[in-house]
Amino acid sequence: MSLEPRIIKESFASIEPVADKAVHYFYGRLFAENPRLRALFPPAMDAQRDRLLHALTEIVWSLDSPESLAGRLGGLGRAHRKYGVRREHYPALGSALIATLREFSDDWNPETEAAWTAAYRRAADLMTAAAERDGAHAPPWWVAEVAAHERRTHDLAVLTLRPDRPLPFAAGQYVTVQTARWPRVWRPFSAAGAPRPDGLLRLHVRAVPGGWVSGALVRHTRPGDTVLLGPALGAMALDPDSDRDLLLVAGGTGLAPLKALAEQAAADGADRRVHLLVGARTERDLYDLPDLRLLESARPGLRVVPVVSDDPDFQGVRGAVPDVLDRFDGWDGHDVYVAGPTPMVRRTVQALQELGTPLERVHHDLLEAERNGSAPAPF
Ligand SMILES: NC(=O)C1=CN([C@@H]2O[C@H](COP(=O)(O)OP(=O)(O)OC[C@H]3O[C@@H](n4cnc5c(N)ncnc54)[C@H](O)[C@@H]3O)[C@@H](O)[C@H]2O)C=CC1
Repeated sequence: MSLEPRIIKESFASIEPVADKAVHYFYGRLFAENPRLRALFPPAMDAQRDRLLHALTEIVWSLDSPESLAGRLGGLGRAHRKYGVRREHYPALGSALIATLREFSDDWNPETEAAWTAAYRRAADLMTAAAERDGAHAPPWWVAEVAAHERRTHDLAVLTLRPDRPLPFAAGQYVTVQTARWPRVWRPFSAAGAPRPDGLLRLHVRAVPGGWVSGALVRHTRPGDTVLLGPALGAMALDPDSDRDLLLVAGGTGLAPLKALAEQAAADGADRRVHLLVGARTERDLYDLPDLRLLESARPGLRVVPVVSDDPDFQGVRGAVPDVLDRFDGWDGHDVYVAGPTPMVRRTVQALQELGTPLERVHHDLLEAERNGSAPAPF
């Protein structure tokens, strides 16, 4: 049966106003009918519910573009290996999903049910196929030893991790992390550097208020501890066909993937000029500046520009990053990458558009980051 994006989108839209209730119902039903599946999920389900909704929304809205849908579902399938999700779990998830939609959607009828059943089957097939392909050459997760733990500010640490076997990734991608303190809770962190011959991986972690994993990583982790890492995900990589100059715009720990891209551009050896704007609230929040200055001195094409928003005494560029972009020569000939807090990314993209940068040259992870709060999670 062919997919029916219109029917699916209409019925999904009718659920949006009661989405919270629907997601509670879904998990209630799933666990009542399949108590053993509860063990795959974290003890507290709040973040999980949001992620299910984001994932479903994203899938439904990309039904018209089969290629990006297949890529997204393939990524989700791979990411679900670390939760212990297997092919035989999918029918139970599908039946709870259809029952939920039947319960909450307006005008549910046999045609709607058939459209959703076909779409779910297709999605499950794509996810399991990707997971099984991945299983032929990669583990579901990696054990990594904390090789170094540097507290850079009161709430921020840079962790250096040594995976037990090579963990392939591209500069700009993120991995998910689980700590011993919070079993089955995974959170995403971008690799803060290009891949290295020694296989070490760096993460920039800010302990966000109420953040279980980030708090554990910043405050309760020491060298010698181990964490689990999921496979690398994300599509914010350098365009292999471009040799345009680069503008990298970072806010806070959004610096991590952009530092990776700056290193990658240098390693690629192309003669590209790279501007890295490093947004922070205060001078003290420029937590990686010494490392960035070292990188800058080793790479003649790289210029690092700190931009501080909340400190009137700062001696360099002052302001919110999106507001200072017009103080430089034009960016229209550049490939642009942006990472940081969601409002900062949105405003930066808008400011660049107003300055004439074509949108297709502006890359960011916003949808992915919002879905994940972030990592892909079991349904
Ligand atoms: N791949 C990615 O896209 C990554 C994204 N992140 C995200 O980056 C964020 C970093 O957070 P923090 O380090 O706490 O950043 P922060 O709150 O310290 O802010 C950093 C910078 O963003 C600017 N900013 C904040 N809100 C703004 C707004 N509404 N408009 C314009 N500029 C604004 C600040 O002025 C400052 O320059 C997190 O939300 C994290 O999830 C982190 C790593 C990777």
